[in-house]
Amino acid sequence: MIDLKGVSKSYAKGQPAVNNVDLHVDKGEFVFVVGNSGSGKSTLIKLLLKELDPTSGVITVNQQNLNKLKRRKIAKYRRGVGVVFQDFRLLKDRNVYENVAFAQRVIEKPTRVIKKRVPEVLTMVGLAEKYKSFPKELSGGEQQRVALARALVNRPAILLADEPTGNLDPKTSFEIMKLLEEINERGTTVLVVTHNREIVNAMKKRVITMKKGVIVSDEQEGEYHYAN
Ligand SMILES: Nc1ncnc2c1ncn2[C@@H]1O[C@H](COP(=O)(O)OP(=O)(O)OP(=O)(O)O)[C@@H](O)[C@H]1O
Repeated sequence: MIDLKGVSKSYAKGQPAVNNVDLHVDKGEFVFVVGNSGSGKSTLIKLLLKELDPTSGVITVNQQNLNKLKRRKIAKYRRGVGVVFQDFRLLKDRNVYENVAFAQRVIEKPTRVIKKRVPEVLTMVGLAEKYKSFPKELSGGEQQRVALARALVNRPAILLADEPTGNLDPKTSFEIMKLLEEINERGTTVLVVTHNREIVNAMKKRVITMKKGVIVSDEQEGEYHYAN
């Protein structure tokens, strides 16, 4: 599902942000990526979204070698990967329904499909009743649920989450992580970058620890290690 072989990314001279990383994530896995600030986690996510190209190495996602992906196919590729960020990134002038529907409109799904699928996915994230609300009328946790619904509406095989609970209180953070777990149990491969030690230790998932661009540990049912 996700495969990195000898992947490095340097922004400038000096230490690469990602340094000769080998990583394999199977279909259906749930993986946390942890590590100190500056250890290369966001760079890894950007490489997986082909927002950046590696300086060397091969990245394969969904059987596609990203190095070989043609420029005109990049947008289509990204639509097959769900993504959520710390800051939600919702359209402020659109309501919940429209924020989620938008992801289907850009790929020209017929209205009848959108009318069925959007309420379905809003129900999945527990927001069916708030479909008319605007982002500013929602709590942080609710906004992240909308972002998740938008990421999932086109049924991606993979969901990438970069600090999805970074702006949320502990209780809401747990709820969002439980939702990510549910999404994973329905078959989506989930990769979560986080600093949330409590959650990582509670959830007993695979934990990959990065330090200075290198994977320093990779454990099933792992814990949050401080890799100083
Ligand atoms: N656009 C850029 N130009 C130059 N250097 C960059 C750029 N983006 C990141 N870096 C550097 O690459 C390294 C890894 O950064 P990255 O953002 O991937 O770390 P991170 O683990 O996601 O950190 P955080 O937990 O703070 O988000 C850091 O040394 C950072 O300064």
